[in-house]
Amino acid sequence: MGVEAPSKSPTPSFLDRIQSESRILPFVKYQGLGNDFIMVDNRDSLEPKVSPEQAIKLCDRNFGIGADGVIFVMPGTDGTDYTMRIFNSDGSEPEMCGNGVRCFAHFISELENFRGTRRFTVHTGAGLIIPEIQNDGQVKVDMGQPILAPQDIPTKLPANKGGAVVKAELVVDGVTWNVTCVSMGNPHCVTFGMRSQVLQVDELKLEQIGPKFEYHEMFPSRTNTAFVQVFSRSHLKMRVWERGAGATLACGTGACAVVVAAVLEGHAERKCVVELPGGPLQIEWREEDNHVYMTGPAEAVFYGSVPL
Ligand SMILES: N[C@H](CCC[C@H](N)C(=O)O)C(=O)O
Repeated sequence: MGVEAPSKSPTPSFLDRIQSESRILPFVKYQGLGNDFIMVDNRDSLEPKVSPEQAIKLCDRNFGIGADGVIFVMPGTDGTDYTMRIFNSDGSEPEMCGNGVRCFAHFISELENFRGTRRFTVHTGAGLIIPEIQNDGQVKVDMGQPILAPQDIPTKLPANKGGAVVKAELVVDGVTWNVTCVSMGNPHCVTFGMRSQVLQVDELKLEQIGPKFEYHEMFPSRTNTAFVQVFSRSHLKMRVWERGAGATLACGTGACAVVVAAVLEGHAERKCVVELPGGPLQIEWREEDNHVYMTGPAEAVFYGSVPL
């Protein structure tokens, strides 16, 4: 005797109920050297599908998905292929994200089923950014020109070398640091140490010192801060305390700012490997066009959907 088929249709599962009763946001989690992002397909609108308040919850590593930020792939602006917007894990919106734009390039290729090398024009808060997927899957990004005028960083520190802030003194919690300020569309304070002391970056207590730089009165829009050790004229090691995200494993715009600062302070050549806790980035501040180029990886980690 066969097993009786169920007499009534199965009751809707909890998943069916979630899908029908609330908005479900599909996402892909990506990371670039451990700097990780929730990637959202927002190609149908220039209005982010997630609010800054929702981004804070989604980025929480215990109560949410967990990430350093949320990145939106949006329709192009002024003739670009796409627009990128990003919310930091504290809900603030920065102008640009270097590791994020590498993830952005791979995410687009997935969405559009592109294969092989591919170059995109992306409108961002830092202007036109051009990521290109290489044959080996690494992404090379034209990050544009560094911005050095104090008022454009922005910083209240006065220019002291060729219209830039180079190896200037900044007192943080009673300690005098030497800093160089560079914007890659977003503000960066770069330090190689204090007046007399060379930095051992692995010994820094970032959680203590990072916020004191981030919220320093000399940075009206707050700042990202890079702490750098020079191994050679083409090999730098850095740790970073990011504006709006805290200590991260890597910062792409920060690595670009570090090479610019290292050249301005005379520590390095224009082409360097920048070693971050999450891995290395190849950075070049090209003399011919004054653009900074960054090359590094980006990988999908997992796929999911979340009720909003
Ligand atoms: N926290 C940064 C944005 C992300 C930058 C970083 N993750 C990168 O890879 O460039 C800011 O508020 O300027």
